[in-house]
Amino acid sequence: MGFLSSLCSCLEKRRKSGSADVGAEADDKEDGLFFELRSLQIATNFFSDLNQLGHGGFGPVYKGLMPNGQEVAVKKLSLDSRQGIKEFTNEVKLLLKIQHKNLVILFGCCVDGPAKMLVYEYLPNKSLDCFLFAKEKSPSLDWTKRFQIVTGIARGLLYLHEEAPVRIIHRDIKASNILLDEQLNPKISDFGLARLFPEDGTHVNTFKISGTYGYMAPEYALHGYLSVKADVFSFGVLLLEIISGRKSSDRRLDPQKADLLIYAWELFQERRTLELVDSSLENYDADEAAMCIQLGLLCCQPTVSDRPDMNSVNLTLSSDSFTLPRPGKPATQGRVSRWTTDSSSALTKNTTTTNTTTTNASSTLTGATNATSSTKAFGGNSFVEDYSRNSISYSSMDEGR
Ligand SMILES: Nc1ncnc2c1ncn2[C@@H]1O[C@H](COP(=O)(O)OP(=O)(O)OP(=O)(O)O)[C@@H](O)[C@H]1O
Repeated sequence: MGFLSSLCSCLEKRRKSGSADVGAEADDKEDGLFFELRSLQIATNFFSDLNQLGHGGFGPVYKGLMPNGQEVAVKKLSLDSRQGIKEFTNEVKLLLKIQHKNLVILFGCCVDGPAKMLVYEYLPNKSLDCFLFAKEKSPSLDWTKRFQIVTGIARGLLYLHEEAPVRIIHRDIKASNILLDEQLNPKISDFGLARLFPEDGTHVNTFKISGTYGYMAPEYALHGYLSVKADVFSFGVLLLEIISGRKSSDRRLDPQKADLLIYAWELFQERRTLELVDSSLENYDADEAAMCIQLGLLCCQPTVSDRPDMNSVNLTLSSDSFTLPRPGKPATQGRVSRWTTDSSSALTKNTTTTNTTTTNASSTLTGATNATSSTKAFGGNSFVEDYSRNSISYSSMDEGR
């Protein structure tokens, strides 16, 4: 926030002094943070190829250096947003109020004729996929870091869904939309961009409604039915990718392993869940890993109401003791599934603190129905599988997860 606060104090000075020359970064005449095209041209070396960080569905992204030394990422919106300047800037003003430590900071925008740009904080470590799927970088992601990344993304999504000034459904949660700061803390990017490209009834916004293959909830992909649970589905896929260190779909693998969701589900059914964990991890917390995999599968249930909401996900990730329902078979992308609009949570938090307690799991389950029960111990932790109740209880003997 250093740049933002210095920018605000700069604008404040400008108001007080009445001077028009206190730094060319931004113009506050519309009561927001508006950058002049000229200052962004200079910052990005006239949008040179050398400054280009990449090119996404919205257009190219450039690294920029502002006169005060602050690095920024400038996203040139090349799509037709179908919005007038006033509507566009109103949306940007709204997005400026959406602030959380697990979201990329939006500094402001630039509108110049047809050109529209968004200016973000620059994150030097790029995106999670660059670490997760690159063998030379993945060693930086040990178990503790992966679990922190998972919890950070979950907190950011909870904020977008339930705590932000306006509810935001991201629609495109995936590894390349999770940027990492210097300490590899996760920050969700591209949130709220769907608001800048609204559908108008006659036009289907094919680029974002189609999200990204491999992460999309079936009801959204097939029917355009959008709810926060579409993000929960994508989060589940991402969670399984983070634990396994592989992409949701990898045709180079054996056919039975190619689809991550199906493979994870089959391992879970055969009680070989931990075989999914990234083999490059030398150490990991087996209890946390088993819980994360089960949680990921629950998030990817075909029936919307069987998926937890982000509040339940966060409670599960931060609790020492809880019961998770047994997941049914996850949805596979692009396959038609029965879905409902019920948004009730499928998770039940267990408030007991003993390490072997199984409690009722009030859930709407489609999973296994074996009438047996077993206890497994992993180091200092244990979980109880209660197949008669279709649930698994996790309890930790460690304090302060
Ligand atoms: N704030 C930022 N700091 C550093 N790099 C960034 C920033 N924002 C985007 N990038 C990089 O720019 C590239 C393009 O990002 P962008 O978000 O536009 O596309 P994407 O996530 O790859 O695809 P899509 O638009 O389909 O989500 C990515 O490599 C990303 O890592």
